[in-house]
Amino acid sequence: MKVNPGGKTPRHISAAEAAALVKSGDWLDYGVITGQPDVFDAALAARKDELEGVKIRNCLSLRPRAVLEADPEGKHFLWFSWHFSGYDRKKHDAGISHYIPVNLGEIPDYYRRFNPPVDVAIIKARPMDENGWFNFGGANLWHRAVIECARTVIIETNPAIPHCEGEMNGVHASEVDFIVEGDGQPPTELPNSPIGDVDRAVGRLIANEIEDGACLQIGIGGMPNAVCALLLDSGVKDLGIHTEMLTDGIGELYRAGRITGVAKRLQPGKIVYSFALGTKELYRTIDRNPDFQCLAVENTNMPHVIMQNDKVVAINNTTQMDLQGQAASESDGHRHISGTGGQLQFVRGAYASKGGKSFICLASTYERKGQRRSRIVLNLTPGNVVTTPRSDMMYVVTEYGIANLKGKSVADRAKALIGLAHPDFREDLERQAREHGLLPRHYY
Ligand SMILES: CC(=O)SCCNC(=O)CCNC(=O)[C@H](O)C(C)(C)COP(=O)(O)OP(=O)(O)OC[C@H]1O[C@@H](n2cnc3c(N)ncnc32)[C@H](O)[C@@H]1OP(=O)(O)O
Ligand SMILES: CCCC(=O)O
Repeated sequence: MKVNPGGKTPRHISAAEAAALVKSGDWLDYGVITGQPDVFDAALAARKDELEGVKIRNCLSLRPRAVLEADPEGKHFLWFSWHFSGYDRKKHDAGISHYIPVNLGEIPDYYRRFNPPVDVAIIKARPMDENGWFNFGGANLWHRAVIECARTVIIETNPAIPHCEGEMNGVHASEVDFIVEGDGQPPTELPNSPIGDVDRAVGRLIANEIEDGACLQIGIGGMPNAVCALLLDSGVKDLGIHTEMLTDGIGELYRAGRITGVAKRLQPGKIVYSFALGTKELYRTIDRNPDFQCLAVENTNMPHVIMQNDKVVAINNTTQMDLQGQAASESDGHRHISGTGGQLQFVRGAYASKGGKSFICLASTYERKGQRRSRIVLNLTPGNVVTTPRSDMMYVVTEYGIANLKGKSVADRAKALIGLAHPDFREDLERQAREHGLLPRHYY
């Protein structure tokens, strides 16, 4: 790593002293995902009655956040998130968490280009090493860009997070103002939901499309991760990984020897990711393992970077798709669910890669109030946000099949998507498509 001297000499302070640096109206950036501070968060929550209008940027809360629990009406703290977890979603339902729409890979540029106020950045990292570096563990993301903008930088140390290799995956002491000792809790684990029949059917269809030497991106959610399990059963080999999120499924493929990265043009032989989120098995696998490179998110998610590998395969999940092929992956009407994340950037990067493919997968139905509904619909739920537009859509996969929408007319798309819907809904969808002129009277 290059040292970027900031001329600072960090001082050890208590969490209460760190929280006392915050003033009403300040903008704070919390470290994100496994970089989220805990003892600082608790100390700041304890000061709530002295503070007003403290704005905190965060992403994918993995544990309850003390500032939100202490302030259920949002009178003291405003919470802004780049991507919602289930916890953030509940706080949004309660009116105290706000989503910032973004393509995740653009976040470092956002800080560097617009230089937003960052009064205090507080990031969890490993204790300082003998060369003065605090390693970010498995969460590089946009931490360095935040530090470049921050007036005050605080590191909350935690020796329990894995030491992860990767260019600039850390901060040097000369850039840090204060060090707070953390609570030593192990990084939060994300349990894997059991793989159901629908996941298996979708996974099998996608796995059939993956050739030896393909370079994979696995998106967030149960279904993309299930594809890894199916790949374990297939004979595919010499896979490469260039992804945003490192999942347990990728860890298993690595341990089974299916990933060699020999065909990659960018960082051949290396598994490239921006954050790791899974079980302790995954955290053990990446700890001090040079095969894994944790990079800033612009180096994983920007389409012009993604396309530099050949045969990129991007696998992402959606919640609803209309008959034009627009995917709404992040909301349920006006209710925000998750975020754009890296979905659109990986769809575009994969298409631009030589021999690349993108897959948007979905179960054909879901349950709501005891009723089974189709995820493939004539019109998106009013208020629903389009994550991947129809012009970008390539392969769509449900448990009923797979269709490549590239080059297809509106009528051909509608026809193909009706074929991927659950049989119980196909007749109705076809009637609606005809009524609204998506399917013409002749030829179809
Ligand atoms: C990480 C990378 O490498 S970058 C690219 C990946 N990122 C993306 O694709 C971003 C968009 N995608 C996503 O956020 C996720 O894949 C999702 C939300 C589509 C699926 O994630 P999962 O964790 O498998 O979703 P899950 O089934 O738990 O549902 C999440 C929520 O959405 C709701 N939901 C799911 N499907 C629907 C639907 N069709 N209609 C309405 N709500 C729905 C669920 O009820 C749940 O909300 P709740 O917790 O309040 O009950
Ligand atoms: C934290 C972001 C996950 C995603 O890209 O969807």
